[in-house]
Amino acid sequence: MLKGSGITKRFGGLVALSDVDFEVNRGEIVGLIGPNGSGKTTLFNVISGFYKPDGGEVSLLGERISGKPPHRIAAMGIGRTFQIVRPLMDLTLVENVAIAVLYGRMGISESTEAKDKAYEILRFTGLAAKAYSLPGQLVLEDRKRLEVARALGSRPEIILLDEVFAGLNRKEILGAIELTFRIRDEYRVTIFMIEHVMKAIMESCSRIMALHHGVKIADGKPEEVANHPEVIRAYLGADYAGN
Ligand SMILES: Nc1ncnc2c1ncn2[C@@H]1O[C@H](COP(=O)(O)OP(=O)(O)OP(=O)(O)O)[C@@H](O)[C@H]1O
Repeated sequence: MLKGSGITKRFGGLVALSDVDFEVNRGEIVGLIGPNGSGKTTLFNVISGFYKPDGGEVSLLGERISGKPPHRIAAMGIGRTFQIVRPLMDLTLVENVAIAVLYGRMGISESTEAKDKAYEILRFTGLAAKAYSLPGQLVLEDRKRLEVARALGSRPEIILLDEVFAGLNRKEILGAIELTFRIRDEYRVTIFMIEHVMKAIMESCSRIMALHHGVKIADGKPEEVANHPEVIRAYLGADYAGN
């Protein structure tokens, strides 16, 4: 459903992505891994329209999306979360999610209806009890869940999750893995996720892609990619470089 071919992105002399091909099929949970600075977030920024690629193109359900502005791409069905969570701090959780619903793809334009829908999404993400709290009152796990709830509010076809497991403890990671499966199975949303927490990637993804210095070095089943010599070398190199 989401396809990229020959994606290249440069920042001055730095090639952040070099001729990257990828595909995410409907119903898949695909992981995107790679050492720090390998180009993962840049790829998400290209997909969601925050960066224009210097080469290649991205399409969603056969329609070209690269070159369109982020709000158009969101309206076509791509939701995303950000590594740095950024809710509207003066609004309650239910209001934060209701805004996503109002500006999203559900065709809801009435605020009471949007709040009802937002409450339902907060219940789905385990935040119903905090619906009337402010984001500043939340612990990290709940801030991450709120970020997911806001992304779901627009009713995307596919959601790009950027390190939603980072900083969580073991028990919270298990809860987040469970939520990932429920997003796919109950909301029928396809998932493409950047993740450093290997347990989360190995347990939830049906397929993993690995980037290194902007080049795709592996794409396949989790065990195959985790044991791929180039992937192991990339991570060891990153360790030696102190990353
Ligand atoms: N807006 C930008 N301007 C200049 N360089 C950038 C910009 N965004 C990213 N880069 C560079 O592009 C390269 C890839 O960065 P990117 O953030 O995509 O890596 P990443 O794999 O997401 O890393 P991390 O795991 O640390 O989040 C890095 O060298 C980074 O410094």
